[in-house]
Amino acid sequence: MIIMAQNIDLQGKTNSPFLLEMKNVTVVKSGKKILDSLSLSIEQGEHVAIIGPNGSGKSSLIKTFTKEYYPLASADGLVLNIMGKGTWNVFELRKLLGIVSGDLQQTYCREVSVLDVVLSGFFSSIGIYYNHEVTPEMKSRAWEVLKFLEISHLADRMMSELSSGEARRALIGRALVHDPQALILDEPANSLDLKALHSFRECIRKIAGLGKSVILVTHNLEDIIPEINRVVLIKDGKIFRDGKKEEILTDENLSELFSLPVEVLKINGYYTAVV
Ligand SMILES: Nc1ncnc2c1ncn2[C@@H]1O[C@H](COP(=O)(O)OP(=O)(O)OP(=O)(O)O)[C@@H](O)[C@H]1O
Repeated sequence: MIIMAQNIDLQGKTNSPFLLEMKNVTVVKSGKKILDSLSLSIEQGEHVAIIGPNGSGKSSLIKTFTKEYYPLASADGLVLNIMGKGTWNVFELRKLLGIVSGDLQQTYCREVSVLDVVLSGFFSSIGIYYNHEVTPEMKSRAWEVLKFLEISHLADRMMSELSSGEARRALIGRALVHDPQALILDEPANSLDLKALHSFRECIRKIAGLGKSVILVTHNLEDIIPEINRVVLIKDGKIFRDGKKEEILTDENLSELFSLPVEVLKINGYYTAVV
């Protein structure tokens, strides 16, 4: 089944071959450089894993991408283009970038039905309110997404009652409902048990097969689905390594990244790190 947005205006879509172009991006918070002259380009449709230890700057990189954090001007020439454009209405931008993070899941631990969670993606809101005009096209699209994610049976359930895996899927539905150019997953598999992890990965693989970029931010190699073939390692706010998965995920690189001896194993197309 191919999911397509129905007559929904996606302002600002461009034809740039690049999803993201960053050059000389430095972000300072509380007087500390949390991204340090970082340069990174990601093409439309490319699947990338961004890996780094706690505090290395992964989430800050995503927040800069989604215009939550702003970089400093650079003498070497700052570039921060998203889908070919430097200036964005952040609400439009966030609809084109489907974002699923642990922070978002925290905000949804309350009485909102799964259907409303998915519909709220049209309004970039947390739930549906009286001022939101939900059209029949939006409802039909929301049901299409629920079906695609195999969670139609959860439509009337409250988020507060769901397991972590089910809630994560509902949030993916919220991200997908607007037919985004990319799905950005920040630590998506945290707190999932083995079965939930397996079905979550299968779900992301299905989305990767739709031709949308999947950008996965994690410190767990196990989260890297086989469709991701580029890995970016980030350390101390800088790009430490960037390249083909097989060339980047080595004992040497991972040991240096995490500052301890690490052995990388590959099993059935997935990677794991042993310390
Ligand atoms: N708004 C902020 N104010 C102050 N410091 C910040 C802010 N945002 C991030 N930082 C700091 O920047 C550094 C990088 O944080 P970031 O959340 O990007 O790391 P991360 O790689 O995503 O870590 P984790 O894997 O633990 O989520 C950390 O030292 C963090 O404390």
